[in-house]
Amino acid sequence: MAAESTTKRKRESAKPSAGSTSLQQKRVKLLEDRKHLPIWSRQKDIRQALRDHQILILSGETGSGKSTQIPQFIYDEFYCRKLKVAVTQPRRVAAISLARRVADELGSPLGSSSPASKVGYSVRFDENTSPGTRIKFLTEGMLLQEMLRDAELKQYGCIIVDEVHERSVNVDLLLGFLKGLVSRRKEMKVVVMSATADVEGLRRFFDEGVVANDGKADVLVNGADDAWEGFSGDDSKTNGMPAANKVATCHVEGRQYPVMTRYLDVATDDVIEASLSRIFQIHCKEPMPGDILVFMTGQESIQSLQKLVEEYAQGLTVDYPKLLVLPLFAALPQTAQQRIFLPAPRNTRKLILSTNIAETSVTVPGVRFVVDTGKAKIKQFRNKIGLDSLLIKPVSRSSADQRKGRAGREAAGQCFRLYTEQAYQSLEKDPKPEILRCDLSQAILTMKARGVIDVLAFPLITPPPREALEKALLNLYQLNALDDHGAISSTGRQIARLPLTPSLGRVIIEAAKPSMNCLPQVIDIVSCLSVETIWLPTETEEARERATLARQELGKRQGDHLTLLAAVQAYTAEQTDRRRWAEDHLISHRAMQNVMDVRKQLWSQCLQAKLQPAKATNLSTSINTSTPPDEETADKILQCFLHGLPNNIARLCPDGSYKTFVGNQTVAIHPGSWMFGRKKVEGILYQEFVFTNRAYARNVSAIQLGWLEELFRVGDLGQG
Ligand SMILES: Nc1ncnc2c1ncn2[C@@H]1O[C@H](COP(=O)(O)OP(=O)(O)OP(=O)(O)O)[C@@H](O)[C@H]1O
Repeated sequence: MAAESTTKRKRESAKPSAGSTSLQQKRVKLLEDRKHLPIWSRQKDIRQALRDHQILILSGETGSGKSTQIPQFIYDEFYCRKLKVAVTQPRRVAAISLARRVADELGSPLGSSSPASKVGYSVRFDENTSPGTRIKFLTEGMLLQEMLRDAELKQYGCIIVDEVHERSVNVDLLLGFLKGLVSRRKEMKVVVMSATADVEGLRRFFDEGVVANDGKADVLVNGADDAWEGFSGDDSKTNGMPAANKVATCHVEGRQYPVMTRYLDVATDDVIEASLSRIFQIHCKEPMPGDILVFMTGQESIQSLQKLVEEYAQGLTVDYPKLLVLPLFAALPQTAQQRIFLPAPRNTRKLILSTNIAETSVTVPGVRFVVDTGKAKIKQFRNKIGLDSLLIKPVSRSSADQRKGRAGREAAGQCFRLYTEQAYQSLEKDPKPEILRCDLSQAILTMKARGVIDVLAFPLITPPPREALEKALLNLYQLNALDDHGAISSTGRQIARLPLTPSLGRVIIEAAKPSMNCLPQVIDIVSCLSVETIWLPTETEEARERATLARQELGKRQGDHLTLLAAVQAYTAEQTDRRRWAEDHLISHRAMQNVMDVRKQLWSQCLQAKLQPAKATNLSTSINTSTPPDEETADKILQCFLHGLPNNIARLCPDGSYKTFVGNQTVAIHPGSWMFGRKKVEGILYQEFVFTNRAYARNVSAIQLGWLEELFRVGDLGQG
């Protein structure tokens, strides 16, 4: 391949330093591994396909080499000359680990560590690229964010959309934008890929309504109709269309190593117990090396299982290897997430307890065993009450297959499904596209901010129901993000630039107004709300009592928002030992480090957007909010949140329950809230609505109903 051309290698190794020699040694060693990947032998075909066609839809088994190899096959092709290849990933953990791997395979330093580095990544709150970056891994959200600055994505010669089967809203939006872009930028290439892509659906999507050069709409004939091999250079099927307009498809056969699948004979209700027993069966019976990756539903179940595993492991004799338990969930700081990729110490087995964030794209070195509980937390928008809720649901068959695919990447593996084979067969084939089950406000704002006028006409693979679109338009209007004509307002543009949901973005914009003047405090709270939770779990009665006592000094009668602010203020004021402080208050030190990170980034983004007084340009002075807010400021802070969450309000009813303004639904205060079990207040504002065995409001604060009249025309609020 061109990347390995002799001239280039000569140039790169002109003045070898110790660092570059070891990079080159690594590259040579990894090249041997790469040659054994199923995709390697298809390199020539794939490059040719993209010379002849503008769009390539590529499917191939997990581990066949799509994510790591395709960018390397093409980054030196003519259409990428002086341009970059973007590779989108659904999650930052995958974007970062793939960038690291591809940098190693190319013998390049990573990201900003050297101006000559060819590979970088960009994820929320972390841009790690250099002027020399040619291959950039980034989350879908970050690429959409880049489109705000450059709608034509001119710095890229090729966009690779990976793991398209997950069908996140952002992927669907990207595909819509790319469909338009390829007709404007004829030289640009797009690769859409996944192990389980709906190739036919995608092909139809890109083919439909494609306009031929003569301006007439045409139905394109796919060169790969019969077989992939048949299409390379075969123009006989093109109906005279310029070849570059066509969509090509390709399937890569084969995986590197086999994975044996095992099921339960009888279904179980207790997945924690079943996981525990399976983990120790593997640990005690299977030889080393062989790390274990377990898929759980969320942070809480992971932390419970971690505790149990660590307790049981203490009872093992020294005849067994040690167990190193590593949790992995979205709210963990990046450094903690990246620990899963480090090799375990000698005579130690890594046990990774993960949510579905390790389900696609990642290779965790050392993993030979996957344990799959078959469940995930899935976001579901409840149209009737107009709120997102998180529900624990069975995964789809393609998700289960992706999970299984995390084994067998470096050697043969085993996958233990904690459900029966019959249950597997009855799973939905693919996950339901997120666009059909989430609040569409963010998606619509994304479109509007990128110049889409008529969102109903925007090309989407699966158009959502009109009702959901209308609800989201109304929500954006309530947030002042859209004007009376449905066009994006200046507030809407400011919100769209922030890496936050429209609601939280609106809160920030409000707080920056001179009349409110509480941006630093609101940034502190929003940073806490951007990590899953800062509070350590308290499962037993005793732990709950201890937590109540330890957190007494932080708790604020107005509720969780101001309590979070107090926690950040106390943490930042602590100058000697923050870890110890966090432990004493049963607060996660890791989560607080993450909060500090987000806080810093948000502050700098507000600075860039000129959202704070001009004199406040220095982080340490301007963000210093260690004085607790006075009554008036506290009220203003909560009023800012009301502006962002006009639909998340409930009032106290005579029977002592809280009922939502929108939907008139009874909602209880979550036991994790500071307001749980305390004196009732006339109204509450809440950040999230979770539905487990009943409807709970999480992150709750007290509001005065009198504020609502001042803040909104009351008629805008849904009346019960
Ligand atoms: N960080 C890593 N450490 C060790 N080996 C790796 C690493 N990343 C990739 N590999 C090797 O490269 C192979 C191909 O990985 P790649 O991510 O390109 O496959 P893929 O086809 O995109 O898989 P998936 O569909 O599961 O994302 C893996 O099976 C593994 O052997």
